[in-house]
Formats: sequence, structure tokens, C-alpha cells
Amino acid sequence: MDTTVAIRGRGITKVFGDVVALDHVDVSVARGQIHGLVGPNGAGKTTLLGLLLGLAVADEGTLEVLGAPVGRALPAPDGVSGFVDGPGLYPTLTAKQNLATLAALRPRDAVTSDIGEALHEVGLAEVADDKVRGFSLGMRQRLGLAAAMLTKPKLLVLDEPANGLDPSGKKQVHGVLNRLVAAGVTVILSSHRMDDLEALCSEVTILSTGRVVFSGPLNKLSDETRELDYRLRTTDPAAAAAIAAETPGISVVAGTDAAALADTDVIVVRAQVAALDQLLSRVVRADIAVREFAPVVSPLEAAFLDLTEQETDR
Ligand SMILES: Nc1ncnc2c1ncn2[C@@H]1O[C@H](COP(=O)(O)OP(=O)(O)OP(=O)(O)O)[C@@H](O)[C@H]1O
Repeated sequence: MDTTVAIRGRGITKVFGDVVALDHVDVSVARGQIHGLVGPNGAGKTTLLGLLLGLAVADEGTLEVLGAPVGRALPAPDGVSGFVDGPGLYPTLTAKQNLATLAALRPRDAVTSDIGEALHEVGLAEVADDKVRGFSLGMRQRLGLAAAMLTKPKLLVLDEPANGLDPSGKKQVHGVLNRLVAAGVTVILSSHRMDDLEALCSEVTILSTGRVVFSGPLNKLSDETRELDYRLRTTDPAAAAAIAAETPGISVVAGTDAAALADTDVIVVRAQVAALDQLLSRVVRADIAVREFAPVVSPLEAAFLDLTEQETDR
């Protein structure tokens, strides 16, 4: 048994009528990390997560979860929990009663987390005795996460867990996921939020119309994309723009006209990653202080648009 891989799928195909939701998907997820699943609407993310949870079976291909082959039987593979299409909760019960009901459904000898602790972890301890009916979307998402954690999973499968979360809820959920991963749990999650994926994930799989268009470490994505635009804020934008214009492989795409320079200390340059090294060292050598340097659109978002638009144009 390979103890380094949590999920290994080969040639996974899932068809609904005449819709090919997953088209010969190969995916590998290493243990003990957060793996992001990203793709346009209808790309097949929920379908793939559903297969991992044992909610459906693939029509073709092989799928191994935590070292065990996922066969034709439907119950969730051992050690796996999570949710797709929002967590399943009982609206007329309180948060605590929801978790107690789910815990009671578990086999007698199964290990179950402490309910109070699980609610505390997701920041719902104070509303433990409130009915779920009155919960906001973000609170339901957090309760769904607590429910998934109840089984002490080794693999947590989450479909858009950040949906509806406010900044403090998001911080709480990110904290929970990072603590789980530090304790050796593997998390696979889908999201449309590139900032969340970049903050949380070490690897991502990008799906487009049922096919994998990228799978691997986030830092490999910038190799896959063309030139990116970067904001460069300095103490002397005019001089920085002049240096950028003379640097091989760099073009200045905004902030070159006098009006823009008078208004802002930011210029926007377009370049491949390799050309940026030279630009930044030239700017610093000219005694210009760099106050901010960041891609206008994140590498993940740029790669996402690049790869998924290419695919849908085919
Ligand atoms: N039970 C089903 N019956 C029929 N078609 C389905 C079913 N489940 C998914 N599909 C279709 O399969 C394709 C993939 O759907 P899926 O929900 O996996 O995409 P997704 O990437 O999760 O999309 P979104 O970002 O909108 O949630 C879509 O075309 C969808 O309409």
C-alpha cells in the first residue's frame, strides 16, 4: 500500500445521459496536504468529490482512496468524510443536537470527536443550543465542517466550504483546515475563490469540461502561463517606468503617461517571471525603493483563465 498518496484516480469517466461530467480524469493527491479543485461551472468538480465520498460510482477507470480501491459499493470509503452541494443538516434541531444525531448514527465502536470541541473549533460554541433553521449560510457551512470532523477523518472532502463565509468565518475555517493538515489529515476542496485556494493549497487540479487541464504544485502554474501583469509601486514611478521600458522582456502597460504618473506611484509591467529579476535589481540599483510588487491577477487566476478558456475554445 502506498502510504504517501491519499487519492489516486486513473481514467475516471462519469457520464450523465449525454453529458460527460468526467472524461478520463487522472488525479493524484498526496497525503497530509490541502489539494484544491478548481474549474468553471459544470467542469465536474462536484461529480469528482461525490465519487470520493462514495455518493456515486465511476462508469470507467480506477479510484483508490487511502490505499483501498473504491469499488461499486456506495458507502463512503473508510476514513473519508465531507459534503457536496452544502452540508446535510436538520433545520429543526439545534447545532448540538445535529451533531449528536450524526454521532448516534455511527457504529458503536467508531471513534467520534467530542461534540463541544467540534463546535468550539468552528466558532459555533455560543450558538450550540440554537436551532439550525435560523443559521446563516456561513454558520451552516461551519456546522457542516464540524459534522465532517466528528468522524475523525483521514481524508476530508469539501465542496466549496468557504461559500457564504464572512472574513472572520473564513479565517476560522482556514485555521481549522490548517490544524487538521498539521495533524496529518488530507483535505480536498473545491472553490471558485482563487485567493482561498492560494492561501490554503499546496497543489491544485484544474478541471475544464470534465478534463484535467493542470494538476500539480501551485508554484508550477506560473510556468504554464504566458506573461502576467504586475503592479510596481516605487518612490519614483517615472524613473521605474523608464528602467522597465529599457529592460529586455518587459513592457510597461499602464502608468506611462504623465497624468497617470502624477496621480499614482504605481506602474504596471507585463513580463514573464524570468524577466522580473532583472527589472527589480535594476530598479533597486538606481536607488529607487520598491514599496509593493504583486501580480495584478494572481498566477492561479491567470492560469485558470488561460487554461480553461483554451479548453472551451476548442
Ligand atoms: N445527477 C446528475 N444528472 C445529470 N447531470 C448531472 C448530474 N450531476 C452533474 N451533472 C452534469 O455534469 C456536469 C458536471 O457537473 P458538476 O456539478 O460536477 O460541475 P461543477 O464543476 O461542480 O460545477 P459548479 O462549479 O457549477 O458547482 C454538468 O454538466 C452537470 O450538469
